[in-house]
Amino acid sequence: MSVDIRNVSKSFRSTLAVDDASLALEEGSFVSIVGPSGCGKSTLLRLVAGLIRPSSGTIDVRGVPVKGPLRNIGMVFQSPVLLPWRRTLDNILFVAEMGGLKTSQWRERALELMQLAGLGGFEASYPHELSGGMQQRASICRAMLLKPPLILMDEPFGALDVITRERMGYALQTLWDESRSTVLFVTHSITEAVLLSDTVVVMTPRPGRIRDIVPIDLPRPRHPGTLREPRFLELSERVREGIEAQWME
Ligand SMILES: Nc1ncnc2c1ncn2[C@@H]1O[C@H](COP(=O)(O)OP(=O)(O)OP(=O)(O)O)[C@@H](O)[C@H]1O
Repeated sequence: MSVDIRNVSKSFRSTLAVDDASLALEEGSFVSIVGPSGCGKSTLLRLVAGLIRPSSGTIDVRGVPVKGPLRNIGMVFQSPVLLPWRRTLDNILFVAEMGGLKTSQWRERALELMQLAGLGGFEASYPHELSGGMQQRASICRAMLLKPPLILMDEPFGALDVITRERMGYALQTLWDESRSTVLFVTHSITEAVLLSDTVVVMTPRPGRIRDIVPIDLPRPRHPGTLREPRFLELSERVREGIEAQWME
């Protein structure tokens, strides 16, 4: 789903959270937003989801202005928010149930996604029997189950350790490759952003402005060796420069 953010600002009383942001997401692309805490990343995501309205500017999704909460999108948050009393497979199928769909028709896809996410064999486990990383993979499977054309992810790996995070990145890449949904992904990690994305957007601290938009031309699929490629290091450096330049202003 293409997304077109044009001159969007958002104020909360006296706080200007997002200032004149413009950004276009091509259909099927993976776009990350990086920036310091409080720079308005989550606000931008909520604006795109239609959960809040911009103070000025416009957001179009597939050419249609966003006027209220978008249906048919996937969302993944920092904590997995799984229902503790439901088994993992049933947690993933929950979105089909909520959408009034027959879960039996989505079961095979749910099992396939679990397999791709490395969760094969855990279909009948309850969330508390899974590690944090596994729970988050389950919540990503849930967000992808109905093949939503747009998925918004707000620091989905923020609560995980660095090693698990990196592995999660590859799992996400595999899942995304299967669905090719448009993804808007918020992260604090430059490495994660460059590794996963087609485009990295660098935001400034409050008021949140878009400082740099960096196209990532690394071949896919990306793998652990990608992190050692000179081009990866060059691109990470460019993103880092965008962030560090703000400290000197
Ligand atoms: N509902 C709200 N009411 C008032 N102020 C808000 C509200 N939501 C966000 N803000 C303010 O807007 C600014 C941006 O917040 P936002 O959560 O978008 O930042 P962020 O970049 O996602 O931060 P973090 O990385 O810490 O999650 C902050 O100063 C925050 O206090």
